[in-house]
Amino acid sequence: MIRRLWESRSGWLWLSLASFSTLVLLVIFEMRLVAPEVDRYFSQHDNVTGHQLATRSRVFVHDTLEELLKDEPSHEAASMSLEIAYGFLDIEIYRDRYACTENSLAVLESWQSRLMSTPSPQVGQVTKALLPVLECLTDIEIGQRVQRSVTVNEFVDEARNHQTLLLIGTLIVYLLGLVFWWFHEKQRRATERASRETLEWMAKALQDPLTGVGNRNALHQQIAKQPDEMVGLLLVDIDHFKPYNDCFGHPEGDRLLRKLVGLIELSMEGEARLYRMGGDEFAVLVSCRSRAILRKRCADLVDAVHRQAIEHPASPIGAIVTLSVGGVWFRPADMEFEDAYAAADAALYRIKQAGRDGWEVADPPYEMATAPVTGPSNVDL
Ligand SMILES: Nc1nc2c(ncn2[C@@H]2O[C@H](COP(=O)(O)OP(=O)(O)OP(=O)(O)O)[C@@H](O)[C@H]2O)c(=O)[nH]1
Repeated sequence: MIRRLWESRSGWLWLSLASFSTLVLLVIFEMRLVAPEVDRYFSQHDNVTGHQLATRSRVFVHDTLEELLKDEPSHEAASMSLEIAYGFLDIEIYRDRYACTENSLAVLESWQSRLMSTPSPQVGQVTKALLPVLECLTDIEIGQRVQRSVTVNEFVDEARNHQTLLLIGTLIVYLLGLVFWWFHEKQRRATERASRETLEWMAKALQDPLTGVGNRNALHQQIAKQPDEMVGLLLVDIDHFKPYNDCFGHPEGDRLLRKLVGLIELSMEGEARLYRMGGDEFAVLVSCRSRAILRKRCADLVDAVHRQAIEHPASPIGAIVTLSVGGVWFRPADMEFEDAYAAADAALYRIKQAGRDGWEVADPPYEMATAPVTGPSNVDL
């Protein structure tokens, strides 16, 4: 499972997002459901099972006694107070929890009617009858207060436990989210590194390490990318490079190869791509609208190297480094690359045979590299 997650590109990301979403849901759950429940719980307890109803009932029993103690008491008002006191005491919870409730209700009921029917009842008699009711109401008040604090304590404990669990749960989910995110980040970086390395490796596989230009494979790839474009392909070879190496040494030969790359790029005004085909031979690929333009590019290149006058005392054709260039102008979609290459190579061959230090762009029908040498080294533009 872990292995499958590691291999999947976005598995850890989804797990991380799921964790953070769970956190949001927890918060919403707490705010929307648990908090209103708490409010409702306390308000219910205050209104119904609290001590206020017993207190009110006791106030009305007191009112009855006060009324009866007046010089001219109203039996009707006293009876009504008892009726109201009865109403406040007649609560199911009181009946269930306090044994004195039933008796007290019976006393209130009986005196309510006796006050209306008896012309002048003895106040002492009424007081004596109502005293146990008052005691009962006081017991209920105290009992309900105690009950309420017990309930509140229980609730506080419950709430604290709930909060602790919630806190632990939240922390766990949060940490899990972070861990998943960390895995995702690690995986993303590993993937990025692997892709970068692959790209670097691929670039290296297409590059000549000495000069930094592309190699033969890179040339093939580039040709395949522009099948419909008219291009010029030039094969450039240093004349008598072997004696140059022999004269100055291999490292100096390397320097000349690198220098030549810079010179070719400059001469092509940055519009050409360079490839090293091996040894002292380079291929130049340049977009070209006509054969005449390609010819001019060849002439410019050979001249540019002349102008540099790079010392080559061992060259049998002069004291400076010179180039031989063979070219072909073609559209990759119309001509096989191998044929175009062979035509350019044949042109180069002809230049070499004609004494080097020159250029030729092949004209169709193309002759291949093995063809006999024809014409002068520098043809007209
Ligand atoms: N310095 C250096 N020399 C190289 C490198 N690769 C090949 N060479 C040398 O390049 C020389 C190429 O010589 P040849 O192909 O015989 O041609 P050339 O002497 O240039 O004669 P022509 O091309 O006929 O004018 C050989 O002596 C190789 O050793 C390289 O990477 N660095």
